[in-house]
Amino acid sequence: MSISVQGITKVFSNRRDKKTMNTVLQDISFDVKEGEFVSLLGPSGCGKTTTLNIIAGFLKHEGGNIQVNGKDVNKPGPDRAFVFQNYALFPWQKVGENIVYPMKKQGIPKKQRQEKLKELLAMAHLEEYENYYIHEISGGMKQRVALLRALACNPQILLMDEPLGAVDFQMRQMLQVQLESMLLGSKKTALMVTHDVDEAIYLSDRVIVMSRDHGRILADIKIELPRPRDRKNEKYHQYTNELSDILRSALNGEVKNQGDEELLEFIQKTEKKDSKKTSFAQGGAI
Ligand SMILES: Nc1ncnc2c1ncn2[C@@H]1O[C@H](COP(=O)(O)OP(=O)(O)OP(=O)(O)O)[C@@H](O)[C@H]1O
Repeated sequence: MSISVQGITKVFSNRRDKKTMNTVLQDISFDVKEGEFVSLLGPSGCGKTTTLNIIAGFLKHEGGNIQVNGKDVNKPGPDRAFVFQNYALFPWQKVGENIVYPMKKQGIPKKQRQEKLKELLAMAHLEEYENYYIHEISGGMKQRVALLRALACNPQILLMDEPLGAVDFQMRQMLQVQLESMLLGSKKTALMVTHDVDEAIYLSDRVIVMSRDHGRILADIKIELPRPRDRKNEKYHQYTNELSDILRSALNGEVKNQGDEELLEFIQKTEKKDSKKTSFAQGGAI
């Protein structure tokens, strides 16, 4: 299923002063083709989550249109599943119960639910944890359970808001590999918000960079690298530099929160790597 975002505008009343209106998104358009994996990147407050929430149907927008497979959508539907950053799992339920919950709500018969559950647990290597409570499993496992729950009803579209944001670096890279194989194997259409530039390059077919100027799209970059991706590939490095440059200008020295700090850290690391390369090429010491 494809997603088409056509000229959407979103105005919020200011959280402190309700009479002041903020136009967060103005006339934003982009498409995600069927089976494509697209990431939304950009500085804090540029409207990434708002865009995702509008596509999910959680938020109403003022102008423009959202279409899924050519049909207007303006409310949540089983075609679009959402993965929240903080997992949004039920702590009073076990892993298996969390995963089957949306299937139960859709009235899928028990036998079918159990079959699907087994299949999903196997896919994420979580078979042994079916009867564990959420507080008994690690952050990386919670993240996988949240993803499995989103996949349980076989949605055609997966909307993910920093799905790997709460896990450490090593676990994150492992989950990126799993996420890639889970999604690409099933040919789902995916749209993900992230602050992790490397994650965006690693997972995406396209990376869209938004700006603080009413969400204006600064860049829409096609990542043309074979899968699974090799971080040592010279072209991978070129995408890293390209995105680093775009994000530096998008941030424009304004670091507002943790997400911006992540972007800044990435930009600085990229700059350091490049200066090492240059000094090496010039015969300088590293
Ligand atoms: N319900 C709301 N009411 C008022 N303002 C809101 C609301 N939701 C979001 N905003 C404002 O809209 C702007 C965009 O928020 P959004 O969360 O979409 O940004 P973001 O790019 O996802 O940021 P971050 O990277 O920090 O998560 C921000 O200025 C935010 O304060």
